[in-house]
Amino acid sequence: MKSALVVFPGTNRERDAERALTLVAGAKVTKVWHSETELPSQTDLVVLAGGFSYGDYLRCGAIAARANVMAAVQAHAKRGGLVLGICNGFQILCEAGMLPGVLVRNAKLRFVCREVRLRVERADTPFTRAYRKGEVLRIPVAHGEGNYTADEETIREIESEGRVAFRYARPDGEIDETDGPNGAINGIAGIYSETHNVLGMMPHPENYIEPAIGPTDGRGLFESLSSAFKAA
Ligand SMILES: NC(=O)CC[C@H](N)C(=O)O
Repeated sequence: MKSALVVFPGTNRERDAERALTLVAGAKVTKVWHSETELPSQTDLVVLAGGFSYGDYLRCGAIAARANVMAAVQAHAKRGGLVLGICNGFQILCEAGMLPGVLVRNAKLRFVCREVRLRVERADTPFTRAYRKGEVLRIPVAHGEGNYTADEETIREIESEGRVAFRYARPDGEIDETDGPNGAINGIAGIYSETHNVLGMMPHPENYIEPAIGPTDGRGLFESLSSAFKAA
């Protein structure tokens, strides 16, 4: 699997993403600077890593969404190519209009850096096939603007189309809307595009992949990508 890892000024999780992609998914990773207008040929997966692109000015991801490289990322997604946006990457995908809705400031107006529980809403996508539906994962978050919201009709649409990827949950799997890290509507932690080839999520699966460091619940996402790619 060939993966393009897009880097903007202020991205800071690209090494973590690269490590997970190579170590767990066995991907060949090429870093792509934001000013590029093309992706490396035969890119299978585009990853937008976490961080503070353009210092989070205006709104997280708003400036990065207008970078040169984003036209190529959009074209890749339109062709059915896989795109994964983690944290700031999710914010960029929303700001670019590739995913609906927006990430606004955390309800308690504080940066939250801690482990959360995530419920896997479906296990039949290229990003989640190594998990079980309803499985509860331990994954860390680190963000100030992770409060997912959208107008009522959009929320109805993404809910009825099965486009919620993960929700903040309690250990027993109950949705954690009030005690969640950021106040996201319906506990939404990640969503898919209409055709499920684009995933944006606030938590960082790339940071929970190595037993020497801690929990490894993030591995499933990278294992899923590698197995989906082999099957294709
Ligand atoms: N870890 C990250 O990607 C940070 C995301 C974003 N800059 C925020 O604080 O909301």
